[in-house]
This record gives sequence, structure tokens and C-alpha cells, in this order.
Amino acid sequence: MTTREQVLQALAAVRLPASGESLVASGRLSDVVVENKRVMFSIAIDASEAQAMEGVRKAAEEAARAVADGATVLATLTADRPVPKGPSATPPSRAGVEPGRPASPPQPKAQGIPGVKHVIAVASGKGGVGKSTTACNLALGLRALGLKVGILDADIYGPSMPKLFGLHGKPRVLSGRILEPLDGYGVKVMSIGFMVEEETPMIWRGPMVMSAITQMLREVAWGELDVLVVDMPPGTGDAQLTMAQATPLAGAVIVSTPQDLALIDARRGVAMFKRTQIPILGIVENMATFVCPHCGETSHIFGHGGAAAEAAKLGVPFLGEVPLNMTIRETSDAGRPVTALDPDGPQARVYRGIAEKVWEALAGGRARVAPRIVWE
Ligand SMILES: Nc1ncnc2c1ncn2[C@@H]1O[C@H](COP(=O)(O)OP(=O)(O)OP(=O)(O)O)[C@@H](O)[C@H]1O
Repeated sequence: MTTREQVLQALAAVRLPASGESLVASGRLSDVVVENKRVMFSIAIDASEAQAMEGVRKAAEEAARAVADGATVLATLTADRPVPKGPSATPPSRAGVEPGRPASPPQPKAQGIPGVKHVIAVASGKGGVGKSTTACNLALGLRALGLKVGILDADIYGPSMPKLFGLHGKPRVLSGRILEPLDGYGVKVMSIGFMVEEETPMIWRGPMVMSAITQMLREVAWGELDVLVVDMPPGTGDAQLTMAQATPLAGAVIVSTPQDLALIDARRGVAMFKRTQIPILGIVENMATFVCPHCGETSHIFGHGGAAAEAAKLGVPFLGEVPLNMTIRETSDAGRPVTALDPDGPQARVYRGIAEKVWEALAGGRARVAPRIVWE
């Protein structure tokens, strides 16, 4: 297995096109993590450099791959921390690093959003488990608790919030390129889906993902919010890791179905957030039980209790189970989410219960207020 030093040595040969300086000496490189047959690092850029620096990212990935001994190499561009100026920009956190070690970069750190108290992610290890439905209803559940809530649709490969909230039209541009979020049942909503035609296939490359998410986080008039819910893209790959790293997350909610396969993916989701030192607020089991609309009988189609058991095993809270329910699907498809449509109904109660637990964790200080992501 390759070592961190070997990777750093290989990366030292990668040069920045503008200045010609070495990537390692430039102070833009994050720490290099070598673990479990994976080599991971990120390169700090200004959002405007995304295209120009994609070449550097590729070159760095190739250089690392050449010494990676078959390990997967994950190189990402991050545009969420100040780009260090000049070759001597050794960050304060690395002052006192032992001699002979290459000048190393600042710890990636996602800055908070002014006025927004807590940013939380809703994520899933794989697609189709009901992550977006849960994110939408969780946001409305938090709103029902009297909180000021926003939702950011970061699922840029398949934005669902316009449909879930029944919102159409483009956000207004306020002064200085700032976008005004749309209002969905009292929740401030922003989605890339407002900016593109519904049928337009979205093909995103790494750096574009970063600048889109950065823009949606920081160039939107969120105002004062207690909670900003971020609907993450499904999965635990490169894009998700970058996003988790670039978003100032106080914590993450993982959505899973009871099927074994989804639980394995959920475990991966938990592991990804743990690796980036983002607290797991808990696991939601979606489509847990089926209540027959005709006879009212409850059946456990995919088995039952798996997510609760898994949460206990992983040492993370279990937030609750949402039944497989036609009303949830129909109201979601119609853009009239059940938590807003029928706030006193049984489904809304479930989502409100989950929201209460999430808020308890946030307000009770079990989540981070000033998140910091450390690559060690
Ligand atoms: N508890 C539920 N009961 C019934 N239908 C549900 C439930 N949760 C989600 N669905 C339905 O399942 C489908 C997938 O849900 P959703 O789009 O929220 O999943 P996702 O995990 O966000 O998927 P994607 O991978 O597309 O991001 C939708 O049609 C939704 O209405």
C-alpha cells in the first residue's frame, strides 16, 4: 500500500498553470488521506477558477494514481475556503510541522452562512429510498414547530423540490446577483430545477458541481433561518463527499429503506459523514410498514426494525419510521406535501416527530454550531 509521503512526492510534480508553482508548495492542497485502499485530497480554488483548475485536478489525480498501488484516488476541487496566496502561505494550523515535511495546506473549512443557525444534510446511500420526500416533509415538520426554515435542493442530478413543493418559475434576481428563494408553504426553497427546463438532462463535471452548490448556498437571500435543510445527491461518491466537505453542516440525517441492500448503503452514508467529522443526527427508516388503505392492516413488506437495529449498532440515533403510504406518494407527486396539506394527519405527525428529534439535537448542542472538517 502506498504511503501519504509517496503521494505528496508525486503531487509535488504537479504545477499550477498560472504561476508554475508546485501544487504542494502552493498551499492549496488539503491533507492527503490514505486509508482503506483510497487516496483522498482536495484542492482549494476560487469558484471563478473552476474550469482552469480542472486540468490541475486531473493531473493531480493521475499523478497520485501512478503511485497509488491500485487504490482508488479521489481528488476534488473545493471553492469554499480562501485560496492561500503565494507559495509561502503555510497555514497557521500547520505551523510547527516537523521539518522535512512538505508545506501542507490549510484544513478545509466550510464557512457558515450569515443568518443561518444550522445547516443539515439529508442524505442516502443510494437513490430512490425517499430522501427528497423526507427532506421536504422534514423541512415542513420543522416549520410546523414554529421555526424559520429553508431547503436547498443540492440533488443537482435530479432536483425534486420544484415538484415536491409544487413550485414553478424562476427566482427573482436581487441586487448583486443574489437570488430570492421561492416560498413553499412557508419554507424558503432554492433548487437548480428553477433555473433549467425540467426535461434538460443535466451533465455536471466535478468543478461545476462545486460552483453550483456554492452559489446556491451563498448567493441566495436566505435571510434569518433556524435550519437550512440540504437535500444531498444520493450515494456516497466523489460528488457527495465534496459537497459534504463544502457545506457548513451541523449534522446529517440518513434515510434508508428496510431492505438489507439499502441498509448497507446507509452504513456507507454514515461512514462518509463520520469521516468528514459531521455528526449523524440520526437514521430515518422510510417505507418501513405498509398500512392497507382498505382494511387498515399493517404489513412489513421489506422486513422491519432493520434501521433501528443498524442505528443502535452504529451508535447513532434512530429518528423514526415513515410508513409506505399512498397519501405520501400522491401528495408528493401533486406538489402538495402531506405535512403541509394535512398537518394534523397521521403522516404529518410522523414527520413532525422526526423534526422534533432533529431540532432537539441541534438546539441541545449535540450537533456542531461551527462545523470544521478535518482530514486526518
Ligand atoms: N413513505 C413513502 N410512502 C410512499 N411513497 C414514498 C414514500 N417515500 C417516498 N415515496 C415515493 O418514492 C419515490 C422516490 O422518492 P424520492 O424521490 O423522495 O426518493 P429519493 O431517494 O430522493 O430519490 P432520488 O434517487 O431520485 O433522489 C417517489 O415517487 C415518492 O413519492
